[in-house]
Amino acid sequence: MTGSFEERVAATVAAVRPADAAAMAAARQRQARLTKPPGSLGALEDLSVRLAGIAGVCPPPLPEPAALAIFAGDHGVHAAGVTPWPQEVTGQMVANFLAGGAVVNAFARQVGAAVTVVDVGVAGPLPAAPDLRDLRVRPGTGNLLTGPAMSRDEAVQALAAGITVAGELCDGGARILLCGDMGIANTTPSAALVAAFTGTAPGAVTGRGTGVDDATYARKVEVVAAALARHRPDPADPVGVLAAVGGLEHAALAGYLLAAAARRVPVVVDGVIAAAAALAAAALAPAAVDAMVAGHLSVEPGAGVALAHLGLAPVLDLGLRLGEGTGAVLALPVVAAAVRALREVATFDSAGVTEK
Ligand SMILES: Cc1cc2ncn([C@H]3O[C@H](COP(=O)(O)O)[C@@H](O)[C@H]3O)c2cc1C
Ligand SMILES: O=C(O)c1cccnc1
Repeated sequence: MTGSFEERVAATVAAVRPADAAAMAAARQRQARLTKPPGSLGALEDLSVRLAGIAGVCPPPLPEPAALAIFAGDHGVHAAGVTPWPQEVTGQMVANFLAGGAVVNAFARQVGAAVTVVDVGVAGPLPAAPDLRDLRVRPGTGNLLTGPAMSRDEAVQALAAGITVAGELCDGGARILLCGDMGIANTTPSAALVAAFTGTAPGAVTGRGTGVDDATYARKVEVVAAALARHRPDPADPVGVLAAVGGLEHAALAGYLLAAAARRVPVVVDGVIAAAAALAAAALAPAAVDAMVAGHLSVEPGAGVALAHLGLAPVLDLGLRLGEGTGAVLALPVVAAAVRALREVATFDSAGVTEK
């Protein structure tokens, strides 16, 4: 690893290129020649075209093997009473991920995705574990209600942590990356990020997270509104927005998304935390969106606002509101099937099937 964190982020941003138009045109043409009525694969056809654009070749490679990184961090805004769950659940769930006992572990086994857990900012001590990637920037953010969540340098360091992890997974052979998060209270900074990057009112992007009651929900909206009023985050300064109202896992996820795009590897976005990070990544490098696949539409309202802003259509809509990468992992077989259609289905000419 060479260069400062800042240089590594700048180099990654500079390496992001838009989707390849020729490969996309070839994929569209090929979809029209496959032995099926044109358009009959609906959204899978668009997905296959996008994947050809990311890879720069038609047909694109199979997205195998798949690797999920779960970025974990804690949040100073927990002190404002925005979630009923104690902060130590973040670290306890990290241990659960490492033991293979969380929902996302079960789903990852179903689809054959490897799971990596990354500590970018858990507040308490974690047991040393060979499978835990320790890239902790600081033990939790500051309370965004009373000051910045972190310094600009810390945001850049967290971005670089995400870049490092994406690079390691791709160098290890991953052909598709999946996003995951763990951080009690993190739907609050997610709402603040979505509001800041899209200019949407706090009430329209704040949700009930783990399932907060009416009083907590009202406080959450007030916290998001007060944070925006205090910091006045400028969407033209994405690092400043992340530092003021984001989280360490959000910044790391943004770096991870940028690095996937820079390497022309597709990356599946999960729920509202990853979608908020995707807004930051897109603000740093607009073409990074071309490498992103929206795995699902989270119940959390900020997720839909963020995906609409990015122009991404979610693959699944299952009423999920968990995070961890569960929605990204579940979307993987659909993404792979879209690629298989382009790679494996016969054309009218090759199969000798008569056209209408
Ligand atoms: C046991 C448990 C497992 C989780 N897995 C993901 N989350 C999700 O819920 C948290 C965000 O919701 P809020 O902002 O309301 O705290 C994050 O940790 C997110 O990953 C979980 C939450 C809990 C309690
Ligand atoms: O959208 C998500 O991923 C989400 C929603 C609620 C709680 N945690 C995560």
